[in-house]
Amino acid sequence: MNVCLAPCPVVFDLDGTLIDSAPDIHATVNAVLRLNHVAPLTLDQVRGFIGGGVDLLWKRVIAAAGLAPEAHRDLVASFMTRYHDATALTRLYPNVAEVLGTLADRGHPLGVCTNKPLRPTRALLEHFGLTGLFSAVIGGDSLPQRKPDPAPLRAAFAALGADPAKPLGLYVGDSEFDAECAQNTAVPFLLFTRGYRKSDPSEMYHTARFDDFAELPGLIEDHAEIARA
Ligand SMILES: O=C(O)COP(=O)(O)O
Ligand SMILES: [Mg+2]
Repeated sequence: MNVCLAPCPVVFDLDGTLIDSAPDIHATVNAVLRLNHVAPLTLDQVRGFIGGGVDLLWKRVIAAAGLAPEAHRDLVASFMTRYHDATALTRLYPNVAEVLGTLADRGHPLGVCTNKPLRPTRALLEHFGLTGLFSAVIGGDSLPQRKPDPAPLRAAFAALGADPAKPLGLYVGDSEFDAECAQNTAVPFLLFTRGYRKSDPSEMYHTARFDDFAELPGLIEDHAEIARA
């Protein structure tokens, strides 16, 4: 096993990785649809639309609900007024809080790089008492680019003090957007398989995969050297 001498930065995706937020996103989408006298979508449908941020979510909702594409801007605006309060149905995945504490205690600089907008991201981190653990939080509206573009992930590592001329650290995520972003950024990717991916893991770029956060500290130790090499 490789020993992580200088603890490497570790950046996490949020939706479908640290938190199961699909029930809140689903409820918030349906609240907006209800206001517009449109029939609700199922949880499975909405879960399948998560990963690319709010604009893409609503493009997919509009297509599934048979709404006019011109309604996009107003629907997104209506959704955003409710989104930052959408915490009641969201849960941390098992062992997430304990493992983040372990990694922080070991000295890993920790960050979040999500396509979720910054305001609901910060509300959820606060809701779960995680705000103080993360020294860098990049949301879907922090930069003009979103994942899978490498810019947000590069920005997260830069905010953690990573030297852009050297290997940056490790990225942990659940979706095709994350895998492609990690590949575009040339960082090792640890794939959480219980999130919102649609592809078979064998078809996704990843360095290692796990289905329980209890496995993560060991995986990070195993891969620390390639994150630093
Ligand atoms: O809000 C989304 O669509 C995706 O968010 P994520 O990047 O944290 O998975
Ligand atoms: Mg995700």
